Order: sequence, then C-alpha cells, then structure tokens
Amino acid sequence: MRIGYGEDSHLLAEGRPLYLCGLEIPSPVGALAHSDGDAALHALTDALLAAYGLGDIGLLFPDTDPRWQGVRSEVFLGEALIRVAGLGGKLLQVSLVLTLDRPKLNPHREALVANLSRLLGLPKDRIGLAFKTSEGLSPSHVQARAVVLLDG
Ligand SMILES: Nc1ccn([C@@H]2O[C@H](COP(=O)(O)O)[C@@H](O)[C@H]2O)c(=O)n1
Ligand SMILES: C[C@@]1(CO)OP(=O)(O)OP(=O)(O)OC[C@H]1O
Repeated sequence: MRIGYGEDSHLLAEGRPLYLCGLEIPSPVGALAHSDGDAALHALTDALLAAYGLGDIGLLFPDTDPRWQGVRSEVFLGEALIRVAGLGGKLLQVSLVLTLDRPKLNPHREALVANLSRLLGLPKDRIGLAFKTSEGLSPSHVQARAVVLLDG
C-alpha cells in the first residue's frame, strides 16, 4: 500500500473561470494560474506523484512552459495516473478538502463527485469530498488538500 498527500492554492480574481474537480463552477471569481487553475486536480496530481516519489506537478509541468498555458488540469492528473499505473499503482481511494469562502460548493457536490469518479476511475463511495470556508484566513484564495491511497 502507498499513500500520497498534495495541496495547492491559487489567488482568486474577477474575470477568471473557477475550475474545480475538472468542472467550471459558476463564480464571480476564478483562479489566477498558468493553466486553468484547478487547485483540486493539482492537489490530487501532487498526491499521486508523492506516493511514488515522482516529484511534483511543477517539476513535470513547469509554469514557464507555454504548452501548459490555459491547459485543463485533467491533462496533468491523467499523466500522473498513467505514471503511477506504470509503476504498478492501483488507486483505491481519495480524500479531498476544498477551502474557499465563495461560492458555496454544496450545490455542485453531486456533479463534482461524479466527475472525479470519471477522471479517477473510482466508485463514488471511494471519493471523500469536503468543503470548508477559510474562516477569514484566506478569503482571496482557493485551497485544496488531497490524500490518495493506492495498492502496489
Ligand atoms: N465554499 C464552500 C464552503 C463551505 N461549504 C459548506 O459549508 C459548511 C460550513 O463550512 P465551514 O468552513 O464554516 O465549516 C461546510 O461543511 C460545507 O458543507 C460549501 O458548501 N461551500
Ligand atoms: C499547473 C502549473 C503549470 O501550468 O501552473 P499553474 O497553473 O500556475 O498551477 P500551480 O499549481 O501554481 O503550478 C503548477 C504548474 O505545473
């Protein structure tokens, strides 16, 4: 068995889309980033890479590389899943916490879990997803923290 932990945060700004778990969420603000800024998928990518000592998302996909400009972050997650599977890893479970003060994410929970299930190839009951406000600690940011459990 292997575990991995990953996290990510992005400053939120008007005029940017808010992508989380591979879906665009209606929001007055979105993540400032080189890619689509999906902090949830970035945290999951880093957790997968960490489980096998493969470095981190910035090492594999530098934010100075024009190829990743505006890229949807399921590209990064998909590559991490391929690399982990190539080393014999089988993803068993994920747990994800998304922290942001607005918008409320509970209305999108079912869609977010369904898309994670599709992207990760996991049953929905193996996907833990929690939403938190920052209680004023980081009202201008979106944060994501992820743990993954793998066999192999
Ligand atoms: N962006 C968010 C943040 C939170 N929620 C829901 O609100 C509950 C209370 O959040 P606290 O940070 O005050 O504990 C939380 O359990 C979520 O269900 C949300 O939907 N969207
Ligand atoms: C995703 C990458 C690459 O576009 O950049 P960002 O979208 O800015 O996101 P971040 O988590 O700050 O850095 C990781 C980089 O690999």
